[in-house]
Amino acid sequence: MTEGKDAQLKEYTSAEVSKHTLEEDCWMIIGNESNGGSKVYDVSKYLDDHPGGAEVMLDVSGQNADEFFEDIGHSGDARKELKKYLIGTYKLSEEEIEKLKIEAEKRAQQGGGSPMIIIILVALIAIIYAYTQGYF
Ligand code: HEM
Repeated sequence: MTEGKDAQLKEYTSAEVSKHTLEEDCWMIIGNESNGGSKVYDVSKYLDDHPGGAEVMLDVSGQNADEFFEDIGHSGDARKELKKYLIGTYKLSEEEIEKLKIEAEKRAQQGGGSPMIIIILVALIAIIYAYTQGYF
């Protein structure tokens, strides 16, 4: 039962994950909504075995590496291997949640404004067209 297993996993914030950036102590965040959420992995023991090399892994150590991991198009075998290094789930801090909320609100406000501008522009063009065609 994955639910039970996840419930026992420790939760880490990005502040904690970012402390582990060494060859002998290398953590990263991988995962997203489509595959069960962001998880934390201690990949220190895998660096030398990684077919893509240790360097690329170290470059993203202590960070969220999900985009990089997905961009490569890692195989099912790679995903199976990944599971061996799972140490916890990733938890957004209060500040990060607040920041995301503010960004989402900003986007919503901007999104609400732009269609109005388009409507005004279309109306203006229609009036000018009507005028040049002698409707007024
Ligand atoms: C624990 C995490 C990871 C595991 C278990 C893993 C595993 C693998 C495996 C098994 C391959 C061989 C190809 C395949 O089967 O897909 C591979 C290739 C590769 N991986 Fe990873 N990988 C991990 C993380 C990463 C990250 C975070 C990056 C980039 C920042 C990365 C970059 C690459 C690259 C560039 C290749 C070489 C692709 C090629 O030459 O065709 N990997 N990885």
